[in-house]
Amino acid sequence: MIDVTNLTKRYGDKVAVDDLTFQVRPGLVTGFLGPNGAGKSTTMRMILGLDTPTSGSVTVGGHRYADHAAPLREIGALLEAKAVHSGRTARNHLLAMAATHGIGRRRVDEVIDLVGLHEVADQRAGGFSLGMGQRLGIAAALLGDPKVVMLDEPVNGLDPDGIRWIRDLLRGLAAEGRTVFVSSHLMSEMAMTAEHLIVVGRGRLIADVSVAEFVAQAAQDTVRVRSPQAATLRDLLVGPDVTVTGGEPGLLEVTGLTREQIGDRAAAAGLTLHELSSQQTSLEEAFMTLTRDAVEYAAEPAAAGRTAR
Ligand SMILES: Nc1ncnc2c1ncn2[C@@H]1O[C@H](COP(=O)(O)OP(=O)(O)OP(=O)(O)O)[C@@H](O)[C@H]1O
Repeated sequence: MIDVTNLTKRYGDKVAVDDLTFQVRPGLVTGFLGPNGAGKSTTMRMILGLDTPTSGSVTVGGHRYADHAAPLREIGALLEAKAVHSGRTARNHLLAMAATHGIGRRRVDEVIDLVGLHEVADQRAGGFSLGMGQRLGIAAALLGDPKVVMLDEPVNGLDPDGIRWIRDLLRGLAAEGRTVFVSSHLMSEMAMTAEHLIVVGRGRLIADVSVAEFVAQAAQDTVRVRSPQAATLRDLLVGPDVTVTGGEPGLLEVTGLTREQIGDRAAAAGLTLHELSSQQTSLEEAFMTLTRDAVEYAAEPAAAGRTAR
């Protein structure tokens, strides 16, 4: 269990993490989602005690990271794919880590098998591909057989096989009853891996929601309606469970009513329709809508002749 309470981190004037409160529970994969610069890495560093909160607190298994007698057994983390000492073999890298933390050789062999590195374990880690380096980082995170596993953007730069492998591994770790917390800026990836989501934007909590709930909301069909009498039609359609938005003149986006219901109401009122079509919102679109106001460097409109970043 990870407990984050009113966590805030400021760097000078910049508020990287803004009064965050959430829990990460054992037995499931929790995705930590947010656009670039949302504060995910900063939060993860504070969970590991690598950064000091400006205010608020965070505990892992009920204690601050620094207060654990054997922190590697409590939480294993991979914060960023960083180069391993290039002269060492993967096995020697893990053996050195294990020795520092009083972990036996057998566990080193176990984690090498677990991450599928047995064939290359005696090769220099400096020559590893991104995917192999990622596996080695995960092996190191799992060395202490930790109750909590935390990975920052583990699938970045991996091929589809590597992504599937990480997804299966994370699910397996959660099924063993561990707490699994994994960050990403890709909603579609998290929807396939996680069961719960913590969504942040500009350092603030935007949503603490199950993936099933998020997907159900996103799957709500929108009906696109074009009419020369859009304003009259809008008044006719709006109601307690119906939302009507309009992006451009003559266009309405309606949720909460079916195409048939809209067509029937328009016909009964003698209103002309030029389009009546169902639009399926993708998960990525739903995520972007949710975080739109929180994107740090939103794209300028194309007309202004600028592109995002
Ligand atoms: N050491 C630092 N000094 C100053 N500002 C920082 C520092 N670390 C992070 N920030 C700022 O805090 C904000 C949050 O950064 P953070 O890296 O935590 O976001 P993130 O969600 O992990 O984004 P990304 O996916 O791009 O890594 C950003 O605006 C970043 O520029």
